[in-house]
Amino acid sequence: MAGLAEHENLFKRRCKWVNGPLIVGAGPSGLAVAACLKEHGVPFVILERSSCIASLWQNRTYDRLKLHLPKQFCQLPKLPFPDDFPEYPSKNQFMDYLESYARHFQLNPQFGETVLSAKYDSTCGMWRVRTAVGRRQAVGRKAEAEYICQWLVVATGENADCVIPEMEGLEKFGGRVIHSSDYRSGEAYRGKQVLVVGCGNSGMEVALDLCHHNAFPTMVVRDSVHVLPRETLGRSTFEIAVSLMKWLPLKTVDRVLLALSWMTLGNIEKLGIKRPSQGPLELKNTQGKTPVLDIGALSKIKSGEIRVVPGVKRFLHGKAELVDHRIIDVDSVILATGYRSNVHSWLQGTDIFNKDGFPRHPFPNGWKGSSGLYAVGFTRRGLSGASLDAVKIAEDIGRVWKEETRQAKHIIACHRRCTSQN
Ligand SMILES: Cc1cc2nc3c(=O)[nH]c(=O)nc-3n(C[C@H](O)[C@H](O)[C@H](O)COP(=O)(O)OP(=O)(O)OC[C@H]3O[C@@H](n4cnc5c(N)ncnc54)[C@H](O)[C@@H]3O)c2cc1C
Ligand SMILES: NC(=O)C1=CN([C@@H]2O[C@H](COP(=O)(O)OP(=O)(O)OC[C@H]3O[C@@H](n4cnc5c(N)ncnc54)[C@H](OP(=O)(O)O)[C@@H]3O)[C@@H](O)[C@H]2O)C=CC1
Ligand SMILES: O=C(O)C(=O)Cc1c[nH]c2ccccc12
Repeated sequence: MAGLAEHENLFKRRCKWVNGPLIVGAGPSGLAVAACLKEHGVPFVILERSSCIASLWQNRTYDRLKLHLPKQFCQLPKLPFPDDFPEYPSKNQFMDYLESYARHFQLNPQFGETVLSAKYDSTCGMWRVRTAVGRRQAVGRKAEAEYICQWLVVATGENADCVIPEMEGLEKFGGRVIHSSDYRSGEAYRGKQVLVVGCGNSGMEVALDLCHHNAFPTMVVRDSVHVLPRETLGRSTFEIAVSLMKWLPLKTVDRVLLALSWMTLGNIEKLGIKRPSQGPLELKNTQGKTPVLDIGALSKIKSGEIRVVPGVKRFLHGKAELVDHRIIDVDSVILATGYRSNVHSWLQGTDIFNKDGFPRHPFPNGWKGSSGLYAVGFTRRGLSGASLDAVKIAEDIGRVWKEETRQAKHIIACHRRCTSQN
């Protein structure tokens, strides 16, 4: 009976056959796969829940954001950044580049379409992808559609949902509480005591921006974090690490990075920032924890303009009680507590993703599953990892597409010959 109901639902929804792969997400990863598919002559459909490309960059980042890796590690395949881009492009420059990338390859995503579920139907050997389309309608329900496709490319990103931790007493706090993805600038916080929870790149950069706007940030470091200078001896620390990794084992590169950081930044443990026991690159590879690439927050910590405190025990009205029992005054809270993948919430019964919505197989083997399923942009290697995935996925699909097209042409030619003979 359930099966029958499911089929009836299928007819109520708009049902569409996709000629080629269906790509979920129009961020840099989805755009990169699509551009590479174009080069292979493979048609595709891109579905994007928001109303623009790269919504993370357009709608969920602060004004002052710049890429923190040098530009050669952040451009997408087949179209380099313009020559006049600086070493670390700004958020607006990066968005302009992505817009021109989408225009150049005529990628045309379908906006306002959220994928609700996707599952492989082994009886027809196809993916069935259910979506909610457009704005909420007057009746309170969104219109739905269903797509049927041979290939499904997951490009929804490592940062699809915000992590909002449950913190005791937050409902009693009374002041403004936002996630760092809703932070644009420190303008609204001038003169205020702001508690920044989290000390990843977002926490550090939000705290720094708050200083630039004469607010008084306090940053919560509940455990440990690696801070590396963005540049060492005038060269990008990331670039140095990439060069060293060609010759040396990861653990040795980590030791070199820590020695270089010590030279540039000094002993950060004195500032209340404990370093993890694993090295920065090892930690990034094993747990996906990105080291902070410092662009100035550390000197503000040294000068006392950013205060560092240990974990928060609970919130009180206008205050926070810390795990060391201190109670501090707080006007506003910014949760720089990170992001998570949303894949587990909509993709059903697959072999490549784990319960956290990341590929089970570590880099470089996480991009391909079975039954025409692919993952792009889940390597924990930023934009350069996404580009590598995109090239491989498009090649893989392109090969099958070419073969199937050849076979189809052959069948059509045979059919024509037969009918002309009769
Ligand atoms: C603040 C910040 C700065 C960063 N800076 C750098 C940097 O300098 N260098 C670097 O290499 N990396 C950086 N990163 C890492 C970042 O992950 C990449 O830059 C990049 O955005 C990843 O692209 P993506 O397409 O995989 O994911 P996203 O950019 O997140 O795109 C995924 C898209 O999928 C859409 N989507 C999600 N779920 C659904 C659904 N169910 N249905 C339909 N659409 C859906 C989203 O709306 C989104 O548009 C940064 C990340 C953050 C948060
Ligand atoms: N300029 C740039 O290019 C920028 C790049 N980024 C990138 O965006 C991605 C996301 O970064 P980010 O948003 O910083 O997220 P991260 O996941 O890197 O950091 C989250 C932070 O929040 C802390 N945290 C989580 N829950 C709690 C809690 N309940 N109490 C206290 N602390 C908590 C974590 O601590 P713990 O480690 O103990 O779990 C960690 O310090 C990263 O890849 C980063 O590199 C971000 C900003 C700028
Ligand atoms: O900024 C990010 O989120 C990235 O993932 C970029 C990145 C990839 N590998 C790294 C190693 C050290 C610091 C940042 C990165």
